[in-house]
Amino acid sequence: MGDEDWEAEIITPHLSSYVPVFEKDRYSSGANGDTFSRTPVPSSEIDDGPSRRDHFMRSGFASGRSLGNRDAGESNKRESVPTMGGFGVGKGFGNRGFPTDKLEEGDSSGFWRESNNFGEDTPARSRGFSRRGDSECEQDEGMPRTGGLFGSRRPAFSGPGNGDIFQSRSGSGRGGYKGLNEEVATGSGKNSWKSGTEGAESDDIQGPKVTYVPPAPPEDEDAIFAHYQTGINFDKYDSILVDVSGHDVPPAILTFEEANLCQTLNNNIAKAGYTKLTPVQKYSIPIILAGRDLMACAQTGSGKTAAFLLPILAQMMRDGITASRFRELQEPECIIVAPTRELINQIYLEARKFSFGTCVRAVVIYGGTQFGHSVRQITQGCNVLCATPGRLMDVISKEKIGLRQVRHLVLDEADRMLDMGFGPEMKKLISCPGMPSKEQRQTLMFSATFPEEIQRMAGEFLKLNYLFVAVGQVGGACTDVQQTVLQVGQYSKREKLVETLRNTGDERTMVFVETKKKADFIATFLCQEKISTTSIHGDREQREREQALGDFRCGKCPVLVATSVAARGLDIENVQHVINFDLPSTIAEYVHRIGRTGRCGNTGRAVSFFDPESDRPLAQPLVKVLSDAQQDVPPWLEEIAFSTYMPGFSGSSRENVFTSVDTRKNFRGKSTLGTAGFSSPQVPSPADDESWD
Ligand SMILES: Nc1ncnc2c1ncn2[C@@H]1O[C@H](COP(=O)(O)OP(=O)(O)OP(=O)(O)O)[C@@H](O)[C@H]1O
Repeated sequence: MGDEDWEAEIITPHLSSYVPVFEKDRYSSGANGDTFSRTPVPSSEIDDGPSRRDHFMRSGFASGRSLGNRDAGESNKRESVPTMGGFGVGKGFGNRGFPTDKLEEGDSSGFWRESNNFGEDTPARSRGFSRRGDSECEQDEGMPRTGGLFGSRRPAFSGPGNGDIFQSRSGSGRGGYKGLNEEVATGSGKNSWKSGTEGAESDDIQGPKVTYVPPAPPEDEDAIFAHYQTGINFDKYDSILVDVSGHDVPPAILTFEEANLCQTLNNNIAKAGYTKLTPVQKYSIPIILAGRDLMACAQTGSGKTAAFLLPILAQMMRDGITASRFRELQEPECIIVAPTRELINQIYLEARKFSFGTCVRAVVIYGGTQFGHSVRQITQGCNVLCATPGRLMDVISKEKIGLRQVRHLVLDEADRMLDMGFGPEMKKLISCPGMPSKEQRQTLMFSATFPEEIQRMAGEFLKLNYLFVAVGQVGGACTDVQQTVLQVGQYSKREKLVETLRNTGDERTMVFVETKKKADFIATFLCQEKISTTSIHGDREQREREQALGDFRCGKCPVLVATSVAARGLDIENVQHVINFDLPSTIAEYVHRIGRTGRCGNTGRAVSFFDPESDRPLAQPLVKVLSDAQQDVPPWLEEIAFSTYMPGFSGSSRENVFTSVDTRKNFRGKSTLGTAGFSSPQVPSPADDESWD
């Protein structure tokens, strides 16, 4: 997409939009930009297709929205205007750059709020850059789709029977295309820092424009603060060992009050139902408030998002913010990146929740949505930018986002963000013109897994004196998930799947498979078996993905078949069960996948089909994950594990995901060890920092 093109998008609606009838009706034709979504609906969209498409029946997203008219200083306890749809342009952007107190009163969300409930960007999954096959792994945003110059979508479904459930509705590859220009910083921009390769891609290839505009997020306060209950094991968090390494570690806090956050933040924390800190929060909040860089590793579902959002927001409120509405170039104080669209949107919703009633305005942008829509969100004011990497680089290259004011840079799922898929993009980000050096910004990395080599790479992004917080064992599985591994050959898997699902009844279940094609195939197969199922993977249009996730969340489709695109970060209430129909190729991915259940003190179950033909290399790390989490290890698995020669496996895993904790200790010496309930002793490690940069 050329420089001008997105601007044209803003002014002129695209005619190729595939907004379905139910969505179209939600969008008014009001003056404030509503025309963007008033696009004709192709008959293929109006036709709801064969009856067995029920598994992605449209659930409809929250339609209420705020017009966002705000006077300076008005809080974002907005009047919700229950008109249907419309992409209103918020007026009355709050004053920016208030001193501390004012910020609490200001107009953070006085702007029209964008976004939907879910989103994604995903490069080659765990298999790395080079294994980006159509059927092998998830698609990298910004990488050309297989199947043609324009990445035309193959019919997503090619399964048995009348499998038109998933049949491509685009013919021309319209929505499935994750355009090169759409997803990565392309060479069409003006900046010389971009790579030649990107430029070449962008200059020559113009794909169909992505016209999808995600629905606005809920405006209703109850919906913003909706949350699920912590589980029976929440208090057990206190007994988890926490290891903090680095110099001058700020003492952990035991309560939210000790964090000394401002009243508005405290109110929002209470409204979110948080009464007690999780271990990663106890340690990370004071570290971040002290301005330190941090790499934090804590088990899935243990509250890492709030662990970085709350102290960042507190600092922004304390230090003041500068973004001003309708400036073409917005300069956010905080940038958060995550690997998938759905995850970044979830983080955005959390940021929006915790910044409710403040002057801080969070914005989310991600691939698979109309670029002009992203730009419109940004230009209405942007203090916290939540973005997937490709879209982020694109708005930077188009000079819609400036980096000079960045004080906080967060890499969520940091090991994923630094691996071969996204690492190059992240390196580009930190070397973009204007990006403050690591000395001038605070860089925070969070994940449940941190392979050793990734930790080493991370040094490039972090100040020498960064701290490392490890809650439990780095790379360990959540102990609230009961793990079962069954030996199932590939030809018996479907039968076993149906049997397992029939036994679980209506429990919300995520079924992970290794390829996009198989996700469609299995979803269709389950529908034929009268098990209400939907699917999510990188070949589905963004609208379909959001719909699928919405249907799963609300229980309309209690089974979600997914590729690893849904493995990380997604926090969905009531997922009681994860099934690894196919095991992933890395143990880190396994840990993340099963972490979609058993969250926040709740219990869950994970069943994995181990096919000795293909999963043998995973046996050793799997045995370690199981035993570390005090799970039964089947004797046959142990036998396979110990009869399999694994070069480089030294009691950890082939990807060294179970590093002792902070890999700097391999060079330096000791760290501190405490439990989550207590502040660890302030023993600085005798570090040789130089070896780390
Ligand atoms: N202190 C708390 N009290 C109650 N609920 C909390 C608390 N902290 C987080 N939660 C809730 O716990 C759930 C999991 O949190 P979150 O998604 O941040 O986990 P995570 O550690 O980032 O998981 P993952 O590794 O899968 O990304 C969310 O619903 C969140 O709102």
